[in-house]
Amino acid sequence: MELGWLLWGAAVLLLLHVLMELSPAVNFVLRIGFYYVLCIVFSALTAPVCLLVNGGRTVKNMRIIKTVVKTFKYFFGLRFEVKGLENFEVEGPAIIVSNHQSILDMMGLMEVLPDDCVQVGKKELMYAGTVGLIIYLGGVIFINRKSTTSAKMVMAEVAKTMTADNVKVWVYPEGTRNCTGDLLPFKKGAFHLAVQAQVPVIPVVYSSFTTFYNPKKNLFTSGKIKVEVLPPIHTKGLTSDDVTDLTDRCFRTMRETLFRLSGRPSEAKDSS
Ligand SMILES: CCCCCC/C=C\CCCCCCCCCC(=O)SCCNC(=O)CCNC(=O)[C@H](O)C(C)(C)COP(=O)(O)OP(=O)(O)OC[C@H]1O[C@@H](n2cnc3c(N)ncnc32)[C@H](O)[C@@H]1OP(=O)(O)O
Ligand SMILES: CCCCCCCC/C=C\CCCCCCCC(=O)OC[C@@H](O)COP(=O)(O)O
Repeated sequence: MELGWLLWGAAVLLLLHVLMELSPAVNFVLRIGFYYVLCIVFSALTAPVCLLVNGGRTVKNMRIIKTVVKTFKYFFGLRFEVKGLENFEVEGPAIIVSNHQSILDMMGLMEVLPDDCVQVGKKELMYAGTVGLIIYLGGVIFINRKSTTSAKMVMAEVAKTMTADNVKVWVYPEGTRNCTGDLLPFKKGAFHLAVQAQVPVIPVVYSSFTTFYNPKKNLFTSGKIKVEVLPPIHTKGLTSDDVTDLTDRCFRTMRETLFRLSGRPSEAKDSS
């Protein structure tokens, strides 16, 4: 009886392997599907641990979540090469801004995430089943992207509390996923937040995924991601009039870094 099941299991695995070899679409769907399954299952297993250890919604849960998510890269053959972690060592709170290419970014996020750092996320994520629960327990700040007024109110509240609670806030200033190998124009919320709280902005750049991940081409292989934490940009003394300049400066620096890390030096020259 057991041998029968074993043979069936082996046959299914063999079939999947052959299908993956033959069809890039099957390979892509299975690998991305596996990522979803990992996220859903490990969120369900990690949520009770977070509740038992820390009792509820708190940024301290991010340490537990980080430990779990950092193991995911081994399943997909992803390697991260991180530089500049010392740039996170600023005194007190800060706004961290980074490029956002895919849902796979959660692995890259956890690779470098400093302690006591919450992310800003779209409120729809709260309803993503067990993943929503774990994101809620981790203290993620939810914003409604369909209402500028309410998003701005939440961000203004964060500006007040981040100093009191001494937390860093991670924002994806492109506001959505973008896997083109370039940056979308930055939204200004993160920079308003930094100026309102008078805290530094720390840019983090991940090299382009396009060589190993492209949903349009059903591409998802193993790969190496270079990550660079850039020096903090200070905002002491800046006012709301300086937000546009601050945003542009940060955008230019991050775009140049993105092209350098992704081996596209010629385009960096075009980015004026
Ligand atoms: C254990 C296993 C687990 C496995 C799975 C889980 C893994 C990990 C779990 C934890 C990690 C979870 C992390 C989740 C990350 C999720 C990422 C996302 O969801 S990204 C999408 C959401 N984020 C953003 O959108 C952030 C960037 N957006 C902004 O900053 C925007 O500006 C805004 C959202 C604040 C407002 O956007 P919008 O309505 O589009 O309006 P704008 O055009 O941007 O602004 C209009 C004008 O208002 C000005 N403005 C903006 N903010 C402010 C402010 N705070 N104060 C004053 N004024 C503000 C802005 O400058 C515009 O004016 P203008 O004159 O045009 O300059
Ligand atoms: C009861 C409902 C069940 C729903 C189940 C859904 C399960 C989803 C499961 C796994 C997904 C793993 C994703 C990990 C978190 C990813 C965060 C993320 O990258 O969000 C995207 C957001 O930044 C930008 O969104 P858009 O590009 O604007 O869109």
